[in-house]
Order: sequence, then structure tokens, then C-alpha cells
Amino acid sequence: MSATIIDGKAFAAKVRGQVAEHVARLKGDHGITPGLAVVLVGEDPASQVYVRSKGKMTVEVGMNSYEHKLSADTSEDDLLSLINQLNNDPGVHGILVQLPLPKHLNEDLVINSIDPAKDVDGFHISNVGLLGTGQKAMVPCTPLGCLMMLRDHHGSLSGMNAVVIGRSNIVGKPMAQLLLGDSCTVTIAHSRTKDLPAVVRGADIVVAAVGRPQMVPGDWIKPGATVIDVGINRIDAPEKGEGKTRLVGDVDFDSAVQVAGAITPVPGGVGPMTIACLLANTVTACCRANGLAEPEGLTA
Ligand SMILES: NC(=O)C1=CN([C@@H]2O[C@H](COP(=O)(O)OP(=O)(O)OC[C@H]3O[C@@H](n4cnc5c(N)ncnc54)[C@H](OP(=O)(O)O)[C@@H]3O)[C@@H](O)[C@H]2O)C=CC1
Ligand SMILES: Nc1nc(=O)c2c([nH]1)NC[C@@H]1CN(c3ccc(C(=O)N[C@@H](CCC(=O)O)C(=O)O)cc3)C=[N+]21
Repeated sequence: MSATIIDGKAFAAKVRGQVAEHVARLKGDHGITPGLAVVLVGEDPASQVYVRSKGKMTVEVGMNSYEHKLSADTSEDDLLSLINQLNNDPGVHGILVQLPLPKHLNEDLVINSIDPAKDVDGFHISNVGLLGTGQKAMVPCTPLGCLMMLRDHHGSLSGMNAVVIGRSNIVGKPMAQLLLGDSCTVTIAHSRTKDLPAVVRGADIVVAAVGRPQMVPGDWIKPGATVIDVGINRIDAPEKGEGKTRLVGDVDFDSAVQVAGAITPVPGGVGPMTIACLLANTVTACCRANGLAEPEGLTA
């Protein structure tokens, strides 16, 4: 038996279509165009590619895209002053500061200087607190995208055993909060977890967000379980030619697909959903800022 492949790319296209409809309505009925500002500090090539594709999709759904590229040696004061300017700009409804930041910048300080209402990443302490207490928040894009795919596949997640591997503030912890919010029994595993294979074998839902290429093999997966692979790892691919690389997840897809009930591929799984949710969060932020009804089905 081979697992159902959850097509994140197709799902993301559907979500972007819904976002585009809302944007059209905001423009037509209210004369408002949502705007997303993305701030990139430094010249990391992978980040540049990612920021460019976000900008392109932002424009495709009809929103305004503002890209701010700062040099790697930008001072904290200069970055904070840009964020302050974006906080006060009525045409900017969402602000994303690409992470990680260069070492000399205090990430917590920078993120917490973003207006929580414009924090479309959901990383500000106010949004983290709102999510943790079950209140209306901006929800981090990657976990939100994972939740949407899980709800779509299962309907209700109530009572399911979920194991999240990874406890980062941007993926693991908010993912666990969302699963708990949907009444899963949630285990958060990390590098100190004892007997990780046994922990994973108990899971009806496995979310892998570790950053280790193909770490989770099929024989850790309970037959029929749903596997969400968040990992984005670039590895050498000599089979494609000398010096070539390819993207793989944190799950060993070839063995896991034999055992799982459903699985997300890499690429084409969680990644495209992350960007779609970023656009969805920007529309949500725009609606809230203007006291308008929020898009349905695009929030947690
Ligand atoms: N698809 C997408 O849109 C996105 C993908 N990603 C990808 O997701 C992955 C995780 O990202 P992120 O959360 O930022 O990563 P972090 O490096 O911040 O966190 C990794 C987590 O994995 C845990 N871990 C590391 N090694 C092991 C191990 N051997 N066994 C069990 N747990 C382990 C760490 O544990 P400990 O805390 O104990 O150190 C940590 O909690 C990366 O591949 C990243 O590229 C990230 C964001 C978005
Ligand atoms: N403030 C902030 N917010 C983020 O959400 C954030 C960030 N910083 N820093 C980096 C990580 C990583 N991330 C990805 C999003 C989409 C894909 C994606 O679309 N991936 C495609 C493949 C793209 C390719 O081919 O390279 C896929 O999986 O199919 C990947 C990675 C968001 N992140």
C-alpha cells in the first residue's frame, strides 16, 4: 500500500485563488489594496530566491509588494527605524522580516518591534500569547499551512495522537499549539527526546520540523499515519550531474510513503502552503485593520 500524496502545491494554488477573490472584493467594494512589506537583511542567495517568489505571488493575487533589501552590516537602529516606518505606513498591512538575521542583530528585539497587528509571521510575543491562550491571533504561516492540509485530509483531528518533532518558535511550538487547539493529544519531541522512534510510532499525525535531511525513516511510522514534512534541506545530487543539488525533507520519503496513510512531498508540500498562508494572513490583517469581515477558512 502506498500513501495518498497530499498535494501542497495544488492546495496552495487554491488558497491563493481565495486570497485573490478577497483582494478583488477589498479593492472593488472598499478601494483598499492590501500591502505586504518584506525585509531582507544580507545577501543569502537562498533567502533572496525565497523573497523574490513571495514578491511575485503577492503581486499575482493583486496585493502591493514592498521589498526592502538591507546590507548585511545594517545597524540595529537602522533596521528598527525601517520597521517603525512600516508600522506607521497605512498602505502596509503585513510586515515580514526574513529570518535568520545576521548575528549582530537581536532577533527577539527586532520581531517584537513589529506592530502585532501587522505581524503576518505571527512571531511577535503578543501573537504567541494570543495563540497560546486560544485568542484571535496572527498565526505563523508554516504551521497554519500544515493545519489546513491536515483538516482538509481528516476533517476533524479530535482525539488523534500527534507528534511534532522540533520545538522551534517558528514551527514546532506553534504547530503543537494549533494541534492542541484542534483537540489532538500532542507530544513535542526534540534533540533530547528518549527513544524518538518509539515516540513517533505512537503517532497518528507526525509533523517533522527538524532540519535534518531524511532523518525519519518509514519504519518509525505507524501504518496509516499522516506525515507532514516541513523540512527543506538541500543535498548533493550527483545522479543529476556533477555539482547538482536537490531538495529533500526531514522524512525519508521513499520508505515513509510505503507505510503512511498520507504524506506531503518536498518540494511541493508545506513550502508552497507557507507562502499561500503568508498572503492569507496579509488579507486577514488588512480586514482587521479596516474593521471588515475576515476571509473565512483562511484563518485558524
Ligand atoms: N516549508 C517551510 O515553509 C519551512 C521549512 N522550514 C524547515 O523546517 C526545518 C526546521 O526548521 P526550524 O524549526 O526553523 O529549525 P530549528 O533548527 O530552529 O529547530 C530544529 C528542531 O529540531 C530539533 N532536532 C534537531 N536534531 C534533532 C534530532 N536528532 N532528533 C530530534 N530533534 C532534533 C531541535 O531540537 P533542540 O531544540 O533540542 O535543539 C529543534 O527543536 C528546516 O529544515 C527548515 O528549513 C522552516 C520554516 C519554514
Ligand atoms: N520571517 C520568516 N518567515 C518565514 O516563513 C521564513 C523565514 N523567515 N525564513 C526562511 C523560512 C523558510 N521558508 C520557506 C517558505 C517556502 C518555501 C517553498 O516554497 N519551498 C518550495 C521549493 C522552493 C525551491 O525550489 O527552492 C517547496 O517546498 O516546494 C521554502 C521555505 C519560510 N521561512
